[in-house]
Amino acid sequence: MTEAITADRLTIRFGSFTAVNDVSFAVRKGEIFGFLGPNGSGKTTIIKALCGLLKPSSGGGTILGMDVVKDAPEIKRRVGYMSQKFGLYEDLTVGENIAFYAGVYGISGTAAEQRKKEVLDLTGIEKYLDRRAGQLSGGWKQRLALACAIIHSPEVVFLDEPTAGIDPVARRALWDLLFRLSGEGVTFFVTTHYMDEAERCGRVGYIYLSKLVALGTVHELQKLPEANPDGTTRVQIATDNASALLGRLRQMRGVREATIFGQFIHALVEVDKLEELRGRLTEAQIEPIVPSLEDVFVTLTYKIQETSQ
Ligand SMILES: Nc1ncnc2c1ncn2[C@@H]1O[C@H](COP(=O)(O)OP(=O)(O)OP(=O)(O)O)[C@@H](O)[C@H]1O
Repeated sequence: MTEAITADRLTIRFGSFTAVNDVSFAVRKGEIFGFLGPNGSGKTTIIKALCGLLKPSSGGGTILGMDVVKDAPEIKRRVGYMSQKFGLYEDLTVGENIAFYAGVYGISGTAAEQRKKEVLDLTGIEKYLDRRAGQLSGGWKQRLALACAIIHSPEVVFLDEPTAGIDPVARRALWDLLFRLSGEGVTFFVTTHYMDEAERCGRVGYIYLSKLVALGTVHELQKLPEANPDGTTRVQIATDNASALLGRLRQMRGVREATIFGQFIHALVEVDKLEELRGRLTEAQIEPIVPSLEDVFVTLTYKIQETSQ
């Protein structure tokens, strides 16, 4: 069995509201799978169902071959889950938090000491061992939360927006850690709103309005026909003042989307209007580009909104 996580037509309803609608996917062992989608699209609810914390209304899933409903108690023991709220005890020290989670997973004595040392080494948090969790910075709290989530050496780890609100250096440190663990065979399911993080993942799923609307490698998603509508081309526009040009550009015929990326504008333009655009923007350099992941998701979202109107 090479699949660590599967969802099979997973559907979760809260009363008459469908939070997760017929979602299917599979994550291979050792993969880092990125999961994206707007707020409220159903990401956390899927994680909870896969961790055995929430019973699906229909459909189901597996973790390491175990059924998420029938084997929920075993799954809870075997997976690591770092929720958005981290689940740390702010009044306890770093060492006490780790010891507490070791106890929760039934690890004691020399095994607990050994494992504690390993996660301290791995996360580099040993220097704060005696500091209360509540007094750590966001980046260190997040590393402590990860240490607690993996204290029982889980083969599958769910991380729900693990890097929200932390600085780029701390984010990179966390990703280095994930790559290291994935190299050792640990499977990660990571939700994020950061496109650069999604691009680090082996494969990415995009959920919108409770449905999985795209799934694949970044390269595959960039080539999706839905993200590259017939008769359009994606261009990068270099100009001295991108902000000033953006408003004008959005009014021009044949420009379907335009947004600023650093010093450039990315635009989705109708092919037969491209020459006209070049003629009107003589001061700008216009070059064809492949869509960024953000371009892909924005275009997909617009398309779904259009077709559901
Ligand atoms: N226990 C619950 N009862 C009722 N509705 C719920 C419950 N849990 C979640 N929801 C709703 O289900 C939807 C999906 O929520 P979920 O937390 O899974 O979204 P998300 O994609 O993780 O969002 P975010 O990016 O903001 O974390 C939301 O509309 C939420 O309000």
